[in-house]
Formats: sequence, structure tokens, C-alpha cells
Amino acid sequence: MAAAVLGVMGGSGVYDLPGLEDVREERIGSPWGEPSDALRIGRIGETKVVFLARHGRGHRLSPSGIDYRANIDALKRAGVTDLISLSACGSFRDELHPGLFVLVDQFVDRTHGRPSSFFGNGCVAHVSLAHPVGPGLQRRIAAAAEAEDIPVHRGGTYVCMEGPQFSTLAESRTYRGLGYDVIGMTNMPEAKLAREAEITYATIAMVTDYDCWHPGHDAVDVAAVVAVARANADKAARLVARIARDFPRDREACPAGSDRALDGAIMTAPQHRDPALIAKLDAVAGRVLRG
Ligand SMILES: CSC[C@H]1O[C@H](OP(=O)(O)O)[C@H](O)[C@@H]1O
Ligand SMILES: Nc1ncnc2[nH]cnc12
Repeated sequence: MAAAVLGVMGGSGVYDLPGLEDVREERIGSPWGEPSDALRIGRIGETKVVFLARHGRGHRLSPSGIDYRANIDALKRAGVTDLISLSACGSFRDELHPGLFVLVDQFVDRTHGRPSSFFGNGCVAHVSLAHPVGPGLQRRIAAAAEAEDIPVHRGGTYVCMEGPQFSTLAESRTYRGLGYDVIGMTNMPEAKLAREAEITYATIAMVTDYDCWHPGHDAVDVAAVVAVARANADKAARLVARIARDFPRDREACPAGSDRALDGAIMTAPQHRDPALIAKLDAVAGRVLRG
């Protein structure tokens, strides 16, 4: 049984993880590119925790410029089994108000041009993404929120736009009409890549604004997002600390199959696999490639 290691991907306004103890910084190289920053590796209680600032400290990287593959590969190399994404988002529903944490369970990918798979010619694989969020991990987040008296909304669909511009009014109304709940710019392809790397993924979508559809609110701007994200920071740190303290020692089987997503997923016959790609896949797919 593998030891559980909790990863935390800090989004806009979250460039560090207060409460992380015995911290060391490690720059982990990846054959896929440059991770957004050094990993901050430490523990909370008995749980090993690995933190990565998605946009890099100082918010250097745009959503389109993040190397999502390098980030997930580096976290995998650091032993991360479960990854919690902390993400700012806009809301399409009155009741999902700024300040509320939404535990989304679905994603719609409207990004384009971002490398969104570790696999390709020379090693073709198709993993299931029907349930992109680990239900067990989400339950743990919800339980920790209840214990900390932090209101959360369970369930919802996060649409990931390319950005970096915010949506037009027509886009915002369309997404709302389609039944999407929140919007951001980063959770795809992150969630796809986590699944390919057999890392269980869950997002705490922290509502910062009503995008631009809401007749009673100004259209979103960065100042509004940053103000709410700052106000949320302590709450998010408290929530993560509680999740970590109550985390199991060993990795639990994921009801959505994220811990064994690559079982039977690789279609390319062994003799037709590209050795260069196979070498790059050593961390992500080593479990199945090495047999
Ligand atoms: C500053 S608002 C736009 C920015 O914030 C969100 O980032 P993250 O998901 O990393 O918190 C959103 O996706 C955009 O990248
Ligand atoms: N309205 C919005 N659209 C896209 N990404 C966001 N991140 C925070 N608010 C957002």
C-alpha cells in the first residue's frame, strides 16, 4: 500500500501554505518542462504535504503559460497521491456568492492550445474522465470544512476558459444558461493530467466574483478577485490544515478509479512504443509501463 502524500496547488492569491512544518524547498526537474516554482515539501501533523504555487511566487505565469504537465509530473515525482487545487473562480449562480467555497465535481474544458495529455504518438492511452474529481477526497474536504465551521457548497460544474481576458457578457450569459456553476482559467488541463498520472484530484473553487452576467454587480476585475482571495486565505489554510491532520496514512482506493486510471488504458503495442516518450513517462506511467 502506498503512503498517502497530499499535494496542494495554490492558485491566485495563494503562493504559500501557512501551517506547513519542517519545510524544505526542492526544485524538481521534469522531462516535460519547467514546473511553476520550487516544491515546498513538509508535513502537517503526520501527513506529508507538498505545496506548489500554480502561477509561481510573484504570480509570474499566466493561465496559458503554465506548464501543467511539468507541474503534475513534478508532484508525481515528489510522491503526491492526492492533489487539492485551491482556485479563484467567478460564479454563475446567485447563491454561490463571493467568499463561498464550492467543491466542484465536474469540468468543461474550453481551453485551446494547451498540451493536455502526457500521451501521444508512440504511446497512446485513453483514461476515463467521467468523474474527474475523487469522491473520497471531496468527502474529506467537506468533512474538514464542517469541522472548521467553513461553509461550502458541494457539487458543481467548473468551466475552464482560456483567458487571460475575462468573458464577454454574451459568453457569461451563455455559460450560465448552459448550467455551469463557476468559471476559472486553470483547472483544465490540470485535472486531466492528474488523472493520467493517477493522482486523485479535487478542487476547492473559491468564489471571488459574479463574472459579468449579474445585473446587481460590477463586471469582474483583478482588484475584486484579489480582495476576496486575500480575505479567503486564512480560511483556506485552516481548511487544508484540517484535511491534512485527518488524512489517512495509506492511500485509499478511489471510487472514481483515479488511483488505477492507467490499468488497461495504454493501447500502443509494446513493440511499437517510442522509447523516447516511454522514458519521459517514467514517473507518470511507471506503475504500468514497468509492469
Ligand atoms: C486573477 S483572476 C484570474 C485567475 O485566477 C484564477 O486562477 P487560479 O485558478 O490559479 O486561482 C483563474 O483561473 C485565473 O487564472
Ligand atoms: N470571473 C472569472 N472568470 C475567469 N476566471 C476567474 N477567476 C476568478 N474569477 C474569474
